[in-house]
Amino acid sequence: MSEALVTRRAPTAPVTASSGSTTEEPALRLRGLGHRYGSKDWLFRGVDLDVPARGITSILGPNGQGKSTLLRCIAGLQKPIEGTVERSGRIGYVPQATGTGAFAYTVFDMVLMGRAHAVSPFASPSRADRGIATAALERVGAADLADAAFGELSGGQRQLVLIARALTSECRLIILDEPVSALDLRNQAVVLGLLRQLAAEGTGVLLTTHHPDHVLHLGGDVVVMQAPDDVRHGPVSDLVTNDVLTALYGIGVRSAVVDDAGTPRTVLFTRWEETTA
Ligand SMILES: Nc1ncnc2c1ncn2[C@@H]1O[C@H](COP(=O)(O)OP(=O)(O)OP(=O)(O)O)[C@@H](O)[C@H]1O
Repeated sequence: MSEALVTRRAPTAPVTASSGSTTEEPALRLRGLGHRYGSKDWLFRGVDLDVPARGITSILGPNGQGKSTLLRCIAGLQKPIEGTVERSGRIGYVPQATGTGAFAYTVFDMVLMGRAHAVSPFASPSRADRGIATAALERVGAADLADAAFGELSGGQRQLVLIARALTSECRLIILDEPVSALDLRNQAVVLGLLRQLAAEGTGVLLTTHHPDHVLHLGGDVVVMQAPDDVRHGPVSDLVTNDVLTALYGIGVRSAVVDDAGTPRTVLFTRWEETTA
């Protein structure tokens, strides 16, 4: 196995994702990125990271480690205290579906907002814009919700609609904050399948998750946020290991290979009794 790459202020060349093309300009270039809220401790510091415009990059880290903050800095919604974020191409941001925003819209109108970049001020969305929005809703399996009030949806339904809105923007990189956290098992599979499909079609995917098994399934690269000055980046096969996960979450994590109808499949399980400080 190759050595995992470290994103901390690379002394020489910046880290480039291993699974993406190294010649194509990255969709995101973070340099020396650091953030803390007020006088609280740093959440992360000195992060150098290139995210490719193709492939999947997942971010793992315990609760409160700063994953959402990092995504908000990347999306331009939070100004970092230190460092820079260079974006190349449009970014679609899918927040966690837990907030209470301006929910007086229908689902279709929410999704249509993803076309804002393509619609001139004071103009109405075109028939083509509406078609793109309809296709995005169909793609996430939520076409039947088009006329519903967004504010009356369940958390999982909102999550699907917010993903459809990002797809409607036809972004180069889609960034998702815990995209399956409110979804049932089937819809988790729908969204994970969609993310793999998007990556295969050439859209970059960057997401946070609390599911290392999903990261194994998605493949590509992973960013492991262990500590403010220990943010590692490398191939999933190098970093999603029993030892790394056990240290990351402070609980024993083991893997086993099972026979899944003739295909070997690695499954992770937690040793509930094995917690560490
Ligand atoms: N606007 C804010 N002002 C002050 N502190 C904040 C703000 N937003 C987040 N924090 C704090 O920053 C820390 C990191 O939060 P963040 O949501 O980025 O972590 P996370 O890794 O995404 O957590 P989780 O996995 O629980 O969603 C937390 O302690 C949180 O309370």
